[in-house]
Amino acid sequence: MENSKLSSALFAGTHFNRKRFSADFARFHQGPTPSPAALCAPFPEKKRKRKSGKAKAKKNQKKRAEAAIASSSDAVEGFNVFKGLTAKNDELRSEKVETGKDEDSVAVRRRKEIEREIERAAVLRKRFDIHIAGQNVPAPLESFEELISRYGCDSYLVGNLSKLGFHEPTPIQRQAIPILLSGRECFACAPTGSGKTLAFLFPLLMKIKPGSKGGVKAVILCPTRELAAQTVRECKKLAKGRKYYIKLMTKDLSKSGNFKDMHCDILVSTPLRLDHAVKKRDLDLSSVEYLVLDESDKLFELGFVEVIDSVVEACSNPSIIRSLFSATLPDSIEALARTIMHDAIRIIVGRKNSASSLIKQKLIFAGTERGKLLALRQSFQESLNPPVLIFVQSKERAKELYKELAFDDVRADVIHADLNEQQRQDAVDNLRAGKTWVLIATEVIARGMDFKGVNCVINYDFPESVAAYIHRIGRSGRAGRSGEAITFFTEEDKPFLRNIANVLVSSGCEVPPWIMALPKLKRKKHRVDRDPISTIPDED
Ligand SMILES: Nc1ncnc2c1ncn2[C@@H]1O[C@H](COP(=O)(O)OP(=O)(O)OP(=O)(O)O)[C@@H](O)[C@H]1O
Repeated sequence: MENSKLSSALFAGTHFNRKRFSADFARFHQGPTPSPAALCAPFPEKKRKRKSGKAKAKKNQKKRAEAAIASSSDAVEGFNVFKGLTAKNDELRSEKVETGKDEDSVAVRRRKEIEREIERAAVLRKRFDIHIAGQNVPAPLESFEELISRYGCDSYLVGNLSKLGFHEPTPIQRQAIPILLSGRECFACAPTGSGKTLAFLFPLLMKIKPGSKGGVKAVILCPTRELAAQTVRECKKLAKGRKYYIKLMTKDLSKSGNFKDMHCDILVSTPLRLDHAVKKRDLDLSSVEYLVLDESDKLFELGFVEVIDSVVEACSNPSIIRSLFSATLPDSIEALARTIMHDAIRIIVGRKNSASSLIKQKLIFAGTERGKLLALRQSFQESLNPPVLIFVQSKERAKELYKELAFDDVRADVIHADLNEQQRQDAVDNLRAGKTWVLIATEVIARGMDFKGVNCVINYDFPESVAAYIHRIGRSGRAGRSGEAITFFTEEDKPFLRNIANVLVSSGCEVPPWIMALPKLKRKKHRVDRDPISTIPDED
């Protein structure tokens, strides 16, 4: 997909190029027509006047104060890609235009207050390892209660948070919630299991009036059905006590829904189902005010981009607020997002594209395919600490491994794309309920699925990318709990080993020096044709 097509759709109605359309602008503009240069300048040019010596000294003093404020905000933000002045500083500048004594003292007091606010925000960001890029970024939340005092949130919503046991916002929630509440677009990257779902759901619930009239108000796109279903469940929990219409786009709804009469405040869907409903069932998305792309890098992957583009185009409300969330934000997606979103703020919690620091990661050399099966059995004999998730690279291999483990004394189940929706949901529910100890899975549940208690993730087959690795192992070590991740590798996986090893090192896990001496593979994907999983010896 061309960037231009996507960007044209995302840009629609949000940006007015004053330079290019200066003639049209002039037609609607009262008073003298400004020059194109002036139209593009961040601030209008001020008329210069001759100043007396006293006035000059006063001006210099003000200039020094302004410089001090500007440099202090730049220094504390640290990660400032878009150099610019904060809204607070803009406010200060306009106040400085005042001249009278009283106004001066009011301006000084206000300036001090603003300086304190800037400093407080910077201290909070530093404490929670929040890095932002963008202009006029709202301060992070100190607590959930601030949602009531600062944003007038209904206390029942905050009450729901404490009922769910959420007493403190996580770092991504501290920063993303005020950004979305301020009507700003954002793209956010925060570790797996760090509460991104609540970070985008809560502002929607605060902003949207329950009991929809006039069409769908928010759309959340997820890459898999399981994740979409989970997001609906989370949303309903947060909204308990108010009559929001929160809908999951099921297969039936997508194929035969009567969308004209449908009440829906928040609609959660996979891209294909939503696109189908828009094109074949005339689902109207023109009233959508919020569009969230969860696991955004996955959504932008080849195969999905065209569909995303079409959905984005259908959400034609010019004042729509879009946001992108993921635990991995590759440079290419970030660059694309930066060109297509309007005045968006970037939020990174911790280090970009890194694994959760709560997970103890290990790499194990298993030599061959048969070696992997032996290593798995041995590790189960030594210690099996359920629930355990085992990832393999294809549904065929998932079935093969399931057959092998069926002979062992392990309560195992399997989930892959060949199962129907109910079977997939049952597999997930059984693991959650402790009925199964080990769930063998493909990439289907690698992203976003929240299994709070997963103690260990085993990458039976080496992951095909760094992002896949981060998301797979991120099924453990969630919501502040610790977890373990074991990754088997064979001779065939060695060329890609160093890429994964870097993730271990950056989260403080040990890696043998010989692995770190391997060359880094430039290629982003690694997929190996593997021998079938079987204990029956080959004929040769
Ligand atoms: N403020 C909070 N305090 C305690 N627990 C929380 C808080 N916010 C969310 N959680 C819990 O943390 C867990 C992980 O949250 P969530 O699924 O949103 O993570 P995520 O960042 O989206 O992860 P992933 O990148 O894997 O999708 C959930 O069980 C959720 O209920």
